[in-house]
Amino acid sequence: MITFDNVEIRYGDFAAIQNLNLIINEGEFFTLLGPSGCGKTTTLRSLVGFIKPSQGTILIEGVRVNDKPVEEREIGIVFQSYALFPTMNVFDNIAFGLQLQKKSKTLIEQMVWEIAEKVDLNNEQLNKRVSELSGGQQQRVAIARALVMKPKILALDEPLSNLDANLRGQLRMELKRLQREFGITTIYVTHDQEEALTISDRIAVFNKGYLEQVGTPKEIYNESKTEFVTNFIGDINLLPGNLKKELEIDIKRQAYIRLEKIYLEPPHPSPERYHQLGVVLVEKEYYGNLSKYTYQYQGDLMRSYVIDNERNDCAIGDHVDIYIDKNAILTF
Ligand SMILES: Nc1ncnc2c1ncn2[C@@H]1O[C@H](COP(=O)(O)OP(=O)(O)OP(=O)(O)O)[C@@H](O)[C@H]1O
Repeated sequence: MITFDNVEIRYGDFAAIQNLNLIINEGEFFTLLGPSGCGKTTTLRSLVGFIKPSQGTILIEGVRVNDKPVEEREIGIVFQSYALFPTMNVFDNIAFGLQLQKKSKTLIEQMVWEIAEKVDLNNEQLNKRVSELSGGQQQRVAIARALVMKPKILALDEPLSNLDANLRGQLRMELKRLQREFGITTIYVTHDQEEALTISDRIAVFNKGYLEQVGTPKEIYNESKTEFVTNFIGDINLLPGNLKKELEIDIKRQAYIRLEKIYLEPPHPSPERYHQLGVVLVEKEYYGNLSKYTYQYQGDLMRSYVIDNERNDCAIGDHVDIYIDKNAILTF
């Protein structure tokens, strides 16, 4: 278990993290998420030992680590800044830490081969220089180099951000599989909300140095606790004033609804749950499997996702009825 107890982290006068209270459980895939500059890297760096908190305590398995050097924390690190050695071959990169520990040659070979197989690096790739590998393969090497040391914790800072979308999707599933197989507590930093939602057991959303919400991906998405989280995760409609009046929502409050909670046909036969609204379709964006429709309602715009099938195929300018799931409205 990792505990941040009332942690503050400063760069000179600037407090990059304030008042952080957070518990990460054994074996969890835990993601630190938030926009650029919110303090997620700072939090991870303090756990790893690159920066010391100016206040508060960081505990790993109940032991205070504020003053413990990086190499004694038993954390596997996969950071952009923690680069591989480009001119060394892949085997030597993965073996580097084991060689420092003066393990025997036979044991090192056995451990490197074992981990290489787990991250899908073959013998031929083990003999190549790192600079001869693709971006995705290099990330596999970085992950293998961390895991081979059998760390208690794996810390990853945007490890997939330089890769193209397809490879990123594939590698994050591999990473999740590895994490499950090893059962290793993993702390993962990303600004990509889709990545966070697909890969994590739990997510901590940060904003301007403060923790906004901690929860499972479903809790973060469907039960956002703050207006910031609501807007940061996924695409969302802000309900226009006239609609708030129709729905008897306090006009002074902000009310939101997710795009997939507005339907062209009510999905359940329970009419009282859905608010029917006459609108005009003004824009369609085609995404293949679905489209994003924009409707005009008394001068305001609202958007929804529409599954692409013949029944839903409306034309721009059509007057249609949409159905708003009243249970899914979030108010602040
Ligand atoms: N070495 C430093 N000296 C001074 N300020 C810093 C330093 N490193 C980070 N900061 C500041 O601390 C804040 C948090 O930075 P941090 O790198 O933790 O953000 P982040 O959420 O990881 O953002 P990004 O996704 O852009 O990396 C930012 O305002 C940043 O400018």
